[in-house]
Amino acid sequence: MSEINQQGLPVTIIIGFLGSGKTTLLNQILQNDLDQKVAVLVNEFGDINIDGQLLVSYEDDMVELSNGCICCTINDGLVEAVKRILARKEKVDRLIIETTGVADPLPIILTFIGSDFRYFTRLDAVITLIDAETFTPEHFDSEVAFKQIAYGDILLLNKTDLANNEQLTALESYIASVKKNPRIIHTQYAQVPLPLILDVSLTNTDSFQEQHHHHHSHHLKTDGFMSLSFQSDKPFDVYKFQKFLNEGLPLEVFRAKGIVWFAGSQLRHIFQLCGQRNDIKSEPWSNTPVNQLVFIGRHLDADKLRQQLNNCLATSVTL
Ligand SMILES: Nc1nc2c(ncn2[C@@H]2O[C@H](COP(=O)(O)OP(=O)(O)OP(=O)(O)O)[C@@H](O)[C@H]2O)c(=O)[nH]1
Repeated sequence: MSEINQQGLPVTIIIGFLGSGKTTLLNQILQNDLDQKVAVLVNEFGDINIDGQLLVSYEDDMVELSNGCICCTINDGLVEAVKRILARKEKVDRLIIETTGVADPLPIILTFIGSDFRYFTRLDAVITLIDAETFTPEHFDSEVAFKQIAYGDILLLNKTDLANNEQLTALESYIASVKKNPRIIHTQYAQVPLPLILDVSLTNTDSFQEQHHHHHSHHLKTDGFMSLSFQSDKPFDVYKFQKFLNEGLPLEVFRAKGIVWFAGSQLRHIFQLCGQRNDIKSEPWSNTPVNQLVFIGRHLDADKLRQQLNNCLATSVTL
């Protein structure tokens, strides 16, 4: 084992509800932490890895991807991925895990504390992202959203540009009712000085020892989240897609993201939707154009949504 493994590879877990800014934070870290070799583990709820494609990639960094929800269905996948990272010959300075927006943090934390990983890794901190504009406990009505606050060692109250002072104050009081002495940092686009969140040794591992391995999460069933992935090698008609967003998108969709290809456009469009807000950024394609979208929400009518998306595809007339 390398020197770093004997000391314990520092692990940072990034959690937070759908669309709160986890990938944005990960990109901030990858862009700024240039002297270090960072292993990144991204777990997505949908079948297509969108986040992996949106990460700034550095040749030196290692990105492992997995689908499903690490906290319940593929914990073995998480264990295997961590083992692969620990077994690598090259020096790794830290491991950062980005979980899905619907992940229960506890099983992930226990994976590091309650297994042999505790001899080779050191859980440094659990960072929770909170969307200051849309987060209300009632709105999400989600056990997971509550746990994400409760288990966060550092809470980044993100998107403060979209929230007013009353919202921020109300949110802080709610957080204080869930968690004693919370460590809250206000952020925009998850910009935070890295010394405030990395190598901070904030996770109190002793407090988790009793909960050990027998914890089993039913959160997906409880919370009723589901995802729908859509992929097509035909482009969308931009007007049809816009109409779908304005008039056809079911309210049950909380979050959508993806790579979008519009007929007549030479650009790759990055589509992001959080609650009622959506935006599309454009950049050149680096691979063959394709449409890849993931929709996450509650009680979605998958067949209907898929049909709506198929209806947005450009026909030979509009191509
Ligand atoms: N206005 C505003 N937008 C933000 C901020 N932080 C992130 N965003 C945007 O919010 C959207 C979602 O951000 P992500 O970082 O992808 O969120 P996430 O938590 O990784 O999302 P999931 O993995 O789907 O749960 C993107 O369009 C971001 O650009 C912020 O502080 N202000």
